[in-house]
Amino acid sequence: MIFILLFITIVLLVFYFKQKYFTFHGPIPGLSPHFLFGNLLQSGFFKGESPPYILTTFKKRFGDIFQFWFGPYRFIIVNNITDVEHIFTHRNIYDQGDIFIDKFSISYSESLVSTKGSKFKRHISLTLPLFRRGKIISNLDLIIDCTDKLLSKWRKADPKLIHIDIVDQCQNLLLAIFGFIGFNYDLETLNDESMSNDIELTQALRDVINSIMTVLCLPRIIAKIYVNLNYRQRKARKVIEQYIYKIIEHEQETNPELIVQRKRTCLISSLVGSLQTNEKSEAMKKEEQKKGLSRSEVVDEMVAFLVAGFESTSSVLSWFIYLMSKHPEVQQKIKTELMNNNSRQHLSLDHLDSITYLDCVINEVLRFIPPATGTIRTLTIDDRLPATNVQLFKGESVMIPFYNLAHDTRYWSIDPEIFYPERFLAEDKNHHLYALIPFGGGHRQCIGQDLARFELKVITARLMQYVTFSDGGPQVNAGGHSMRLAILPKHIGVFIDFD
Ligand code: HEM
Repeated sequence: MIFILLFITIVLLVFYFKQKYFTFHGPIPGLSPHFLFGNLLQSGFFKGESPPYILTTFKKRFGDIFQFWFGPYRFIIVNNITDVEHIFTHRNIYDQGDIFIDKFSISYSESLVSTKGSKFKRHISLTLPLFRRGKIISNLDLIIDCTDKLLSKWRKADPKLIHIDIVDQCQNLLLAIFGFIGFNYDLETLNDESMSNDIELTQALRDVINSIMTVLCLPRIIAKIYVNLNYRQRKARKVIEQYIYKIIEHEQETNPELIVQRKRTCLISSLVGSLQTNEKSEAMKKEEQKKGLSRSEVVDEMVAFLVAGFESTSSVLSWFIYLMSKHPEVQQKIKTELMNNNSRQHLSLDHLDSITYLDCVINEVLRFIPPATGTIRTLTIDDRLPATNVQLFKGESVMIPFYNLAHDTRYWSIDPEIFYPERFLAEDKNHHLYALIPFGGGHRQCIGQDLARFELKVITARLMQYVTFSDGGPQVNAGGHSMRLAILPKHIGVFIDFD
């Protein structure tokens, strides 16, 4: 009897969830979703197709607007640039995607990515001002020193070696830099003189990041069980938190007057300086009246910044190295511009500002393969999109696919499938603002974009002063997409020759 009741309950539940979450309803085109898997099986996601490829294929099939079920989550994918502009410029209608709140809150519920409204304002006011260009350019020498450490490792390696661990090397470099800039702390990810990349913190962060993709595809309850029971995840979180506690301790040992001084220039001073003195009484207040951050908010914010601070930027740097190995003519042009007058001059801010071709190359890398697949906004009220005239409803989520916009022939004069940095000096100089949005748009756009652009320019300029990357052969240097939080080159193998 119990079994029959259980069976009926399960059937009813499946029926209910199928009707509610996995039933196709028009008029927006798309593929009817499978139970639990949505469109992931049909799109080849489980066979390793990358999201940019999948969304391009769907766009070719269904046009400017279509539905896509990312597992149990339904998104309306918006490819028309006028609609995209409308979404990013109407923050009162299109707020942070619910999936970010829902999913990131499983592990790190108190970071700004998973907040909205007044709570978001409280968090962002403590972090955003620290990442404006004016605040970060003082880190020029620090970034050069870290890059020189990597160069010195490469110098010691056998010149005939094909470097197949470029992604790991770039991650260690960007983590070290972010440790100093964001936390005033040496994370020691570059200190190992050997070529080994077996660094505890980098590995733990990779494990956490890998789980984010899994968590995004699973229903919340299953995702929660996965995160809490998975041994590797628990171990990774423990390692990261140990680092975070050491960083906080290190900051608290600093002279309090210095912390006050640095509050307006350094992330860790701003976060630690904002720690609430009486958490219990702050917790009782209404959100609008709260001041500062609780200890768990500071910890979650630090983990989120640690991840955001290295993952995407190191992905762009890896793509840069891969693309340089495939385009020696571009590499030569950067070197010619860089070496004008004096071949090994110290990189100054003025010198960096004067090398504009490198800006075009960085923009082209960001366009050719934007590290993030896209971003998501959830409607707070019903709305109609201006170009496609599609009616959207409160609670629905739209996704803006960065790759599709950056590769849409309607928005680029020179063939967008070609890697061609010169486009930004010629016909595509005045491209539509929303055709190239690797950092997102509107009120939730990336707060680290000035830092990322600055880091990328300094690092690539320094590398180009000393080394040439060349193709390690079709097998090891085959490219392809490896999907984590950012899109990374799957097969990268390059020779590194000192000039
Ligand atoms: C090339 C490097 C980077 C890329 C391509 C990138 C891309 C993005 C994108 C697409 C978003 C979502 C924006 C939106 O929804 O409109 C985002 C958000 C964010 N990024 Fe970055 N990012 C990069 C580097 C960084 C760095 C270095 C930091 C650290 C300071 C950072 C911190 C953040 C934070 C905190 C958010 C969440 C903002 C919010 O929720 O309002 N990012 N990033």
